[in-house]
Amino acid sequence: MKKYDLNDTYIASFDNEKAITTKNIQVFYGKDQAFFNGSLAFPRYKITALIGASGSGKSTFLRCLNRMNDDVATVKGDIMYRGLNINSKKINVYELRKHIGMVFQRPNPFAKSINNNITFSLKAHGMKNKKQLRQRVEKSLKDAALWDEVHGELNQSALALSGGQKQRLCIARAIAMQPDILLLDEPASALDPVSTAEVESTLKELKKKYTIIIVTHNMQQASRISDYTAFFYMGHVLEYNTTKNLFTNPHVKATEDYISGNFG
Ligand SMILES: Nc1ncnc2c1ncn2[C@@H]1O[C@H](COP(=O)(O)OP(=O)(O)OP(=O)(O)O)[C@@H](O)[C@H]1O
Repeated sequence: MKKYDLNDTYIASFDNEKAITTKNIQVFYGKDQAFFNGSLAFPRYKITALIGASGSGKSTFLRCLNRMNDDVATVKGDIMYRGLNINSKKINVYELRKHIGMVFQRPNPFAKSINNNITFSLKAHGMKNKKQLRQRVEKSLKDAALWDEVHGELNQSALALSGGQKQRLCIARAIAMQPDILLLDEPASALDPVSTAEVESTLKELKKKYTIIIVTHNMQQASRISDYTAFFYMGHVLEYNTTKNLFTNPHVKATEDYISGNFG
């Protein structure tokens, strides 16, 4: 792969209110450092896309934001959320993930009914009232644009849904906890174009209520749905800007080459 100057960076700052901010994030898998310089501020109620070639550290960085790396890596640096450094041993990670939810690449509903996929975590967090649970199921499925398709079959197995429906159910399951921030790691890469379009339009609706940070391999997807984009290269964030500016006027040579298909 062509080598680029890792000091040649362009990190724009924006006036919007920030939902979460990272400073000097470094990630080590054992002795191997996989991530070197993550200092980014994510605007509230916007979609930010993390793009870059395979192995550039997008997922590693994303997983830091709700402490999903705890068991596999050492993460240094600060992650500021609501005035707290959430990259601290004092933080209750179980509680944190209520505020910062995650949806993975492969739709992974539980082998339970559609209804129970959503109520499972709510009950685990102490919600017992049946009416409240029913309302939360309906609201989450509506927000994830799945209600119209499944409201007559809430007791059917989630495993019988199509891939796109399963992924929207996973989104519904994540937002049932009423998080602030939704992290998505290539949520559409295992889906067909129709399901992908459904997930993308769901995300565009969801940003009215949630801050969304999404890893995607697909540059067209980043430019279709995101407001801001960060370009990752070899464990470094080389460029961060509005999606429009990053794609039309990249400041860094590596970004320019990546978005014009010269590597990756
Ligand atoms: N659990 C792990 N243990 C050891 N090394 C890991 C682990 N997860 C990721 N890595 C390494 O960290 C680096 C960054 O990987 P990461 O998955 O974050 O990149 P990515 O940009 O998300 O790639 P992709 O788009 O292929 O998912 C790679 O060198 C990868 O091999």
